[in-house]
Amino acid sequence: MIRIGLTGSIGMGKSTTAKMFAERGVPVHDADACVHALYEGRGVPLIGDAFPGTIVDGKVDRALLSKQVLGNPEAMKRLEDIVHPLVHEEEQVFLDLARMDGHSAVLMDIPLLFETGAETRVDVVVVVSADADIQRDRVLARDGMTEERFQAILGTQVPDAEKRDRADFLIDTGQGLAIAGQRVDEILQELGVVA
Ligand SMILES: CC(C)(COP(=O)(O)OP(=O)(O)OC[C@H]1O[C@@H](n2cnc3c(N)ncnc32)[C@H](O)[C@@H]1O)[C@@H](O)C(=O)NCCC(=O)NCCS
Ligand SMILES: Nc1ncnc2c1ncn2[C@@H]1O[C@H](COP(=O)(O)OP(=O)(O)OP(=O)(O)O)[C@@H](O)[C@H]1O
Repeated sequence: MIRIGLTGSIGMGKSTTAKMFAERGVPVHDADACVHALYEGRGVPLIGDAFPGTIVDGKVDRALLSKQVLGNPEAMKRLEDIVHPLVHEEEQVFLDLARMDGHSAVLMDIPLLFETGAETRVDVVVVVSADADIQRDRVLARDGMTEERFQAILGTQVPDAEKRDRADFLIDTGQGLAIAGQRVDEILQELGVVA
């Protein structure tokens, strides 16, 4: 079973592209959604102990947690040391189920794939990308997004050019949905995936 890793910088089209793989029968695991679920479930006591004051109504309050970790590498490292092993466990359960179901490939949507060293957990890496001005327009169109916040997030991510260099396959999401969909078909064909 081929583990396809999907990544790309903010607003480059990861979620949209992951849906295209899912529509073609490839099971998808979403690392971001996994963290959201952990913050409402089994991650709560662990985060609450390590970062007091971040639990509200029995869930991790992401804004309060952000205040303690963003811009504080030591705290972020402590958080990652709690969260990443839990994400890896969830991934293993997902992979085991997909194998049992006889799938020839799965897609793992991992926004911080390069940043967190997740390359070792996948067999090939697909990077979604578009021109910087398209990315900027998409992100700034979102509620609550400002130029400053966009720049701050970009500053924490491996630059798009480096991601493109490190990709096994590239999907240009700047030319519309149909072209990106064709590229997904090509990649699956090249990998010999029968979904
Ligand atoms: C810091 C948290 C609480 C911020 O949550 P929030 O909902 O406010 O924002 P969001 O998750 O969209 O993150 C905003 C940006 O912060 C940066 N960021 C988030 N996690 C990390 C990290 N581990 N390392 C570096 N940058 C990070 C990214 O650039 C991201 O785009 C959250 O991102 C978190 O819990 N991160 C640690 C867990 C983790 O590593 N998740 C990533 C995949 S497993
Ligand atoms: N192939 C495409 N053609 C046209 N528009 C696209 C394409 N892919 C994505 N988009 C648009 O770009 C925007 C961002 O896409 P999406 O939410 O999938 O990005 P993302 O990488 O998951 O974002 P984030 O990193 O913030 O979670 C959306 O408005 C989406 O409709």
